[in-house]
Amino acid sequence: MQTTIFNQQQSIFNRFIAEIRDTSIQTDPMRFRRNIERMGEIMAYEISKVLPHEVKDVKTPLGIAQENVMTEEPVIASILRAGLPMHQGLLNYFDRAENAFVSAYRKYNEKGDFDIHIEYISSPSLDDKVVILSDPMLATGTSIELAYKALLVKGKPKHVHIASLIASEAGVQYVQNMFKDEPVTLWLGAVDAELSSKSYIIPGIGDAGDLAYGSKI
Ligand SMILES: O=P(O)(O)OC[C@H]1O[C@H](OP(=O)(O)OP(=O)(O)O)[C@H](O)[C@@H]1O
Ligand SMILES: O=c1cc[nH]c(=O)[nH]1
Ligand SMILES: [Mg+2]
Repeated sequence: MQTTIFNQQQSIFNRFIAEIRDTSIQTDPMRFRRNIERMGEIMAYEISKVLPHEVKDVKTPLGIAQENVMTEEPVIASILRAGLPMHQGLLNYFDRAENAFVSAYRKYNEKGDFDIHIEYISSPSLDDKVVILSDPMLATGTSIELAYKALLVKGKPKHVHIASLIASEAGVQYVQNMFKDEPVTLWLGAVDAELSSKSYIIPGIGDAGDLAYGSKI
C-alpha cells in the first residue's frame, strides 16, 4: 500500500507536528486546532497531486490559458470529534468537496477496557467516489476500520485516501493489513513506536479531542 510519512522529509509541516506535541504549546487550544487545520491543508495539497487532472482552456480577459486542473472533487469524510479541525483544513483547499461525518468514541467500562461506539453518520453517496477519510489520530486503527465499514452503507468508493497526523506503528500495520486488497493510500504525518496499555500513542500528543475541545464527562 502506498504510504507517505510527511515528517520523514524537511518542511514547515514538521513545525506544526512539533507544536501539537509540545505540552507548553498545547495550553493554547486555538493554536492546537489551527495547527491541525494547517496540516490538513498541507495534506490536501499533497493528495491533490495524485487526483485526476485534465488540461482545460480558461478564458482570461486577454486570451485563452491552458491549465492542468483537477477534474473531480473528493468526498472528505471525518471522524468526530477530533477530526473536525483537520476536516476544515482539507475543505479549505478542496473547497467544492462533498462532506461526510461519522462519530466514533471510546466508551470505557469499569475495568478500563473500551469499545468504540459509532452512533452518527451523515454522508452523500460514496459510490465510485474518491474519499479522503480523515482523523488526526490512528492508534489501534479500530476507529478508522469501524468508520470505513459504517460509511460503506453509503456506497463503495473507487479510492480511499486515509489521512492521519499521528499514527502508531501497530495501527499502521493494522490498517495496511485490513486494506491490503483495496484501492487505499495512506497519508501520515508521523509514525510513533508505541501504544500505551490504554491504547494511547507514545510519545503521541495525548487526547486530540480533549486538546481541541476540552475534556468530556
Ligand atoms: O485508532 P483508535 O485506537 O481507534 O484511536 C483513534 C481515535 O481516538 C480518538 O478519538 P476519541 O475516541 O478520543 O474521540 P474524540 O475525538 O471525541 O476525543 C481519535 O480522534 C481517533 O478517532
Ligand atoms: O493517543 C491517542 C489515541 C487515541 N486518541 C487520541 O486522541 N490519542
Ligand atoms: Mg478523544
